[in-house]
Amino acid sequence: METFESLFYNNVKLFALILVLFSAGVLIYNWRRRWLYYYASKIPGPFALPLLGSFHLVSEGPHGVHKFLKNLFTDYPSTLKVWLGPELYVSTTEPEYLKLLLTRFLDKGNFYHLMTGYFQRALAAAPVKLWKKNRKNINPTFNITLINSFVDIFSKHAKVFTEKFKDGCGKETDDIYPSVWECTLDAGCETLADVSPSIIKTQQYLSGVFRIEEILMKRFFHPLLHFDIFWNLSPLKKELNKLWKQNCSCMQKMIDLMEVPKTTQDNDNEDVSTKKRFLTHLIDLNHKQEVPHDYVLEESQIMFFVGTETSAVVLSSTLLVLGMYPDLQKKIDEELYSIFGDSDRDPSLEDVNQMQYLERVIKETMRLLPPIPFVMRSVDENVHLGPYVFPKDARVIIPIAMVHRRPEFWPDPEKFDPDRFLPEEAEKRPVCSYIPFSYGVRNCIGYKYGLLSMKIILSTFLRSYRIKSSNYKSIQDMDLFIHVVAKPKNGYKIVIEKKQK
Ligand code: HEM
Repeated sequence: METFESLFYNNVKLFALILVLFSAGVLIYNWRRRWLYYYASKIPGPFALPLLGSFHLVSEGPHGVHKFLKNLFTDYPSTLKVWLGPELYVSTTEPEYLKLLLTRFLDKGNFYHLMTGYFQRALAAAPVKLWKKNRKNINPTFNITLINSFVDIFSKHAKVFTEKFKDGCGKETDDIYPSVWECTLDAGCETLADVSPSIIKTQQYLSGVFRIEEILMKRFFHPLLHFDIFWNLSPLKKELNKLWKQNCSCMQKMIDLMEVPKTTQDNDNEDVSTKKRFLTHLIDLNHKQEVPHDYVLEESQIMFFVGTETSAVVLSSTLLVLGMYPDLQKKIDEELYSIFGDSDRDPSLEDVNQMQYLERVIKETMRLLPPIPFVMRSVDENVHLGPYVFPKDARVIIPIAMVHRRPEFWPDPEKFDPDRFLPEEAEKRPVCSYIPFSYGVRNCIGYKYGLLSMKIILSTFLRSYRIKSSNYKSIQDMDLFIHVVAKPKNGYKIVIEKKQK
C-alpha cells in the first residue's frame, strides 16, 4: 500500500513533468516563430497582451470592426501590425506595397479555413492551385461580349424594381436594400444561369443568406469558435448546416431546370465557352466529367452570393448618397436627359457608355463605401516592403476602405467628389490607390458585369424618380457593420418623388 507521502511525491513529480513538457513546447513553438516576432517588432502597432494580443480591440465583433480599422489607421496610417491571439496580422495602405502583395501572393490563407465544409473550393476561397484551374474554366463566362449582351435583361429587371416604388412617393421608404438585392438576384438568375427568377423564393433565400453571413462573422469574431472542438458543439454550427442545405437545394433546383445539351450533341468546331453563361458552362464541364457536381453546386452558390450582394450594396449606397447631396442628382438628370430626352425607351449599350457622370458617382461611392472593405492574403515567404518585412506566415490585410482615404491620393478624403474620376485626375494617382475590385489576377471576376448592371439599374430608377433625402445627412454619419460586406447599421431609407416629364 502506498503511503500518503509517496502518493504526494509521485503527484508532484507528475505535475513537474507536465510543467517541464509544457514549457518545452512553448519554448519550441516560440523558437520556431522567432523571426515572426523579430520582424513584427519592427512594425508599429497597438499594445498587445500576452496570448490574447489585441483581441480586446475587436470585442464589439462585426459591429465594431469598421470603427476599429478606422482608429487603427488613424494611429498608423501607412503600415501596421496587430496581434489577434497568437496570429500576426499585418497591413499597409501604401499603393506600391499593395501592388507587390496583390500581384505576387494569390493565396487567401487560413482566414477562410473557418468556412471549411462550406465553400473551400469556390473561386473566392480556393487554395491557389485549385483556384488557377477553376478561374481558367470560369473566365470565359465573364467575357465582355457576353456581358454586353445582358443589357436588355438588366433593363427588364431595373423596370420591375422601379415600378415597385410608384406608390411610395413622398414618404420614407422601408429599408430599400432587400428590394435592390431582389433586383440584382433576379437579374443574376437570368444572366448567370438563364433560368426564370421565380425559381428562387427570393425573400426566403435572402434572409437565409443574411443569417449565414451573420453566423460566419460570429464565428470569426469569437476566438473560442475558431477551434473545431468548440465550433462542432455550438448550436450555430447546426443552424448554419441547415441554412446551407436550404441554399444548396435552391441551386440544385436551378441546375435541374437547366437544359444543357450533352457533350455529344455539341458542335466541336464551335467555341461554346465564349457563348455560354456561367452556370450553363459549369454544368457542361460536369457532363464532360471535368469538374464534379458538388463543386458546381458550391461555386454557383458563392457566385450568387458575392455577385448579387456586392452590387446591391453599391446601388443602395449610391441611392443614399444622392439623398445626401442633391447637386449630384441635378448633374445626373442633365446627363440622362442628353441621352434619352423625353423618350422612355430602354437603354442600349451605347447609351450606357455615355453615362460617364453616373459612372463617376458610382466609383466615388465605392471609394468611400466599398462593399468589401478589406480582403486577405497570406505570404509564404518574407516580403521586404521598404523599411519593413512582412514575415512568412503572417496574415496580410488589404485594407481597401482605408487606402481609399489616404489624403496623399485623395485630398479632403471625406468629401464626395465624383470628378476625382475624370480621366485626367485618375491618371495622376498611383496604381492600387483605388481598389474596390482588388487588383492582380485574383481580382473580382465580375467587375465589368457589376458596373454595367449598376449603371442600368440606377439610370432606369433615376429617370423616374428624384431622391429628396436619405436617413443620413452625410457619409461621416454612417456607422457601418461588416457581415462579409459592409452595410450601414441603420439600413438604407430614402424619400423619393416622381419626376415630371
Ligand atoms: C459591384 C460591385 C463589386 C465589388 C465592389 C466587388 C469586389 C470584389 C472584391 C474586392 C473581391 C476580392 C478579390 C480579392 O480577394 O483580391 C471580389 C472577388 C470576387 N467577385 Fe466581386 N465585386 C463586385 C461584383 C461582383 C459581381 C457582379 C460578381 C459576379 C457576377 C462578382 C464575383 C466575384 C468572384 C467570383 C470573386 C472571387 C474571385 C477570385 O478569387 O478569383 N463580384 N469582388
